[in-house]
Amino acid sequence: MLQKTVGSSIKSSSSCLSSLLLFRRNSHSRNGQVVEKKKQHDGLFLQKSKGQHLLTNTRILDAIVRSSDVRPTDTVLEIGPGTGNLTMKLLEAAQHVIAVELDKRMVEILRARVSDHALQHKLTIIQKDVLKTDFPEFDLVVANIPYNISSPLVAKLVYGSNTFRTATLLLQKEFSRRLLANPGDSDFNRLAVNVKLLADVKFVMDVSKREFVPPPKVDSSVVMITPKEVKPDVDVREWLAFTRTCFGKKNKTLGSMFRQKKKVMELLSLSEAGIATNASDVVEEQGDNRLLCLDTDASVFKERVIGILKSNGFEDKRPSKLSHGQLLRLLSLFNQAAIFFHSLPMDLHDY
Ligand SMILES: C[S@@+](CC[C@H](N)C(=O)[O-])C[C@H]1O[C@@H](n2cnc3c(N)ncnc32)[C@H](O)[C@@H]1O
Repeated sequence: MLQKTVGSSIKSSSSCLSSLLLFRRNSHSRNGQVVEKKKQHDGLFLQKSKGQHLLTNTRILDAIVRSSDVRPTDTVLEIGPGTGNLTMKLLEAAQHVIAVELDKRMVEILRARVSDHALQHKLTIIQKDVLKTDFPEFDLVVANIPYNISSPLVAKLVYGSNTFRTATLLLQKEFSRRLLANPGDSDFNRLAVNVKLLADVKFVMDVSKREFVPPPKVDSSVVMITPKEVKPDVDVREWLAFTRTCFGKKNKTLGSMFRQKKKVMELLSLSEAGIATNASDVVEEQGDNRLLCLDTDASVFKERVIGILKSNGFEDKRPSKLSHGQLLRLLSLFNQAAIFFHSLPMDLHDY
C-alpha cells in the first residue's frame, strides 16, 4: 500500500494531538511554513489512496478562511477535515462546522483536538464516505478535499439538492484550471460546461505542493464555486448525457461527430428508450404524436439528426466554441424531434 507516516504513535488522544497539531510541538517555523521534523514520521500512516495530504501552513489556512467569507452565523460543511488544521480555523470563524471524514483515526484525532479547546459543541462529525452521505443543511463549504474524488464531489455539490452560498475548495491545480475554462478556450471541457451551467467559478489562489505533509506530486489551487440564482430549465440527465456525447471529441465539428455510424446507432437506441420516458412531454409540446414515430432505419434517422444541425447553423460548429445558450438550444431542438441522449439514471461518477 502507498503510505507515508507522520507523527508519533497514535495510542492516546494526547499523543495524537502532539503528533499532528500542525506538527507544532516538535516542529519549527520558517516564513510561516510549519516544518515537521523527520523523527515525527512514525505512527500515523497517511494514505495516498485517501488523498491524505495535510495543509500545514497557517498563513494559507487563514487566507482560505478569509477568502471563503464565512460569517459568524454560518454552518460550514468541511469535507475531509483530517487532523483538523482547517477545522480549528473554521470553528473560530463560524457558528457551527459539519465535518465529513472517512478515516476513523482522523476522526479520533479531530475529536480530541477540538475537545482540548472546548469547542466540541460547535462541531458535528460524520464519519462516512462523503460521496455516500446525505448532507444536513449548511450555508457554505470550505474544504481541502481528497483530490481523487474531485469530479464526483463537485458534481454532488453543484447538481445535488442542498442549497448553499459558496463552496471554497482546495483542488489539484490542473483540475481547477479545467473548472475555470470558458467557452472558446482551448481547454473548455465537459467538466466546465456542466459545472458552469449551474454555478460560477472564481479563481482564489495557487498553493504550492510544498505546503502539504506529505507533499503531493502536483501544485494546488483554491477556487470558489457560487451556485447561480437562476438555473436553466433543462432535464439534467438529458443535459449531462448530451454534453458527454458532444464533449467526447470536443474539437470535431458537430456535423462530423453526428455522421459517425457508431454515434448514430447509439443515439437511435437511446432515442427509442428515451421516447418511452419522454413521450408525454413531446406530445404536449408538438400537439400531436407524429414525431414519436422514430425512424428505425439508421440512415433516415441520421439524415434527421444532420438536418437539425444544418437547418439551425450547428453543422460546422465545434462544441467547445458554443455558449451554454447555444448548447441548450441545440439540445432542445433534438428533444423536440424526439432525439434523446440518456436512458439510464446517472451516477455521480458519470458527471
Ligand atoms: C487532503 S486531506 C485534507 C486534510 C485536512 N483538511 C487538511 O487540510 O490538512 C483529505 C482528507 O479527506 C479524507 N477523505 C478521503 N476520502 C474521503 C471520502 N470519500 N469521504 C470523506 N473523507 C475522505 C482523508 O481521510 C483526509 O483526511
